[in-house]
Amino acid sequence: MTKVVTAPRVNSEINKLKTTILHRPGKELERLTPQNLSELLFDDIPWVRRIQEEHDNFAKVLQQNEVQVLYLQNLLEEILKEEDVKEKFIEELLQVNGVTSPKINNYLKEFLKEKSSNEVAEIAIAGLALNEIKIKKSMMGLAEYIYQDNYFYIKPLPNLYFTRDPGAMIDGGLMISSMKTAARKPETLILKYIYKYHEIFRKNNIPWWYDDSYPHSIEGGDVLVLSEKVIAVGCSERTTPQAIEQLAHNLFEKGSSVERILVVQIPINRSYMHLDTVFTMVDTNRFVFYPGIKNELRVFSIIKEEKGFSIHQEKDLQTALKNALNLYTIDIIPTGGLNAITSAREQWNDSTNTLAIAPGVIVTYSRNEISNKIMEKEGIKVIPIEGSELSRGRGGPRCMTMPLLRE
Ligand SMILES: NC(=O)NCCC[C@H](N)C(=O)O
Repeated sequence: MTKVVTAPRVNSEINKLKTTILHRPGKELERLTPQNLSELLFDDIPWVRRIQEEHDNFAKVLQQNEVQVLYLQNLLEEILKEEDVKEKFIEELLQVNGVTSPKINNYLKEFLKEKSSNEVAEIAIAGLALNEIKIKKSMMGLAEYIYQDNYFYIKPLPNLYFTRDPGAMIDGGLMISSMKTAARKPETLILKYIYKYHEIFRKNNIPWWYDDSYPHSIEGGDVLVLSEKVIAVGCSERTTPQAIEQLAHNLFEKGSSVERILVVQIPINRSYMHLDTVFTMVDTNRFVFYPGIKNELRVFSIIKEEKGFSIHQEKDLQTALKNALNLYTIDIIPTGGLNAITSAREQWNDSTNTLAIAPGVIVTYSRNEISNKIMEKEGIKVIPIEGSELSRGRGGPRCMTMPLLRE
């Protein structure tokens, strides 16, 4: 079983990244068609071999910088080696995918039980279509007739390489997201099982701060761990105010180190579905920000009180950050500069979605040349990676990592 030397804990957005979970994009991307693209939250069909090369290079860059890279699929395979875990997982996998016809449900249960743990993990991620199984005519329901070969009993998870979103380590505990979209809901099942059965979490008695049984959606891309005591949470296309309040309640009541949540309300828009697509932290007092939304922001603080918490509106993001983090000065660097067209174009390709691997050291896509230059001019060390295919899923280096440990 994969091991980590130190128990998972994240109290910073920028301190030296030690361990992260990635997912190498695979067969699930071969399921994308022009017809299902938008339902599966893609804007184009990536070239699979090239996206894998780009992702492998991303992983290599992290490893060269002494980051331990764990692959989500390996962790899943490891826990599914236990027969009873595999059986429970299969049962829930069919449930979350809405396989309700008893005949098909029984057939698929047997079909999957015969498969090895690695095969079940692969199917859970890549999906399972009607033309990959052999069912008798008598088992066919209306859906089989209507959808034919396009019918996925298990839905493919092409967004899984954005491991940031199904969960987030906050302090020493895990937030399991309640995903907004049907396309991404099954992703949390995988994380939930790893959380429940993998030694990395089980042996370390890791508490959870949220899980997908809560009805209100929240996604990891909206959560930024700014310091031990302060996190920022985007109120966005994907994350609801009700979920943020519930998270606040759980963090404050269940013993986390967090005492304040900065709620950053951003416009509801496909190009910036999460806070980390418009705002990331790159150094102790430096942040990058997409200037195109500066007039549409509202910021609130949820502050832990002796009993419960209080909520108040902040003047603006800069003031809120300064006060919350006790900083004299902060620098907000506009990605793409102040030219509205350049910055919108580069934001679309995730110029603002930077991954800090140490204070002042970030990984970004090389294609965002203007934003990268601006950050370099500000003294940030930029490590560029190729992302022509990776960016087609509308996420960048931060979206592609789920940090388990920072110094
Ligand atoms: N944290 C992030 O911003 N993740 C990017 C998610 C992109 C994915 N196609 C989605 O729409 O959910």
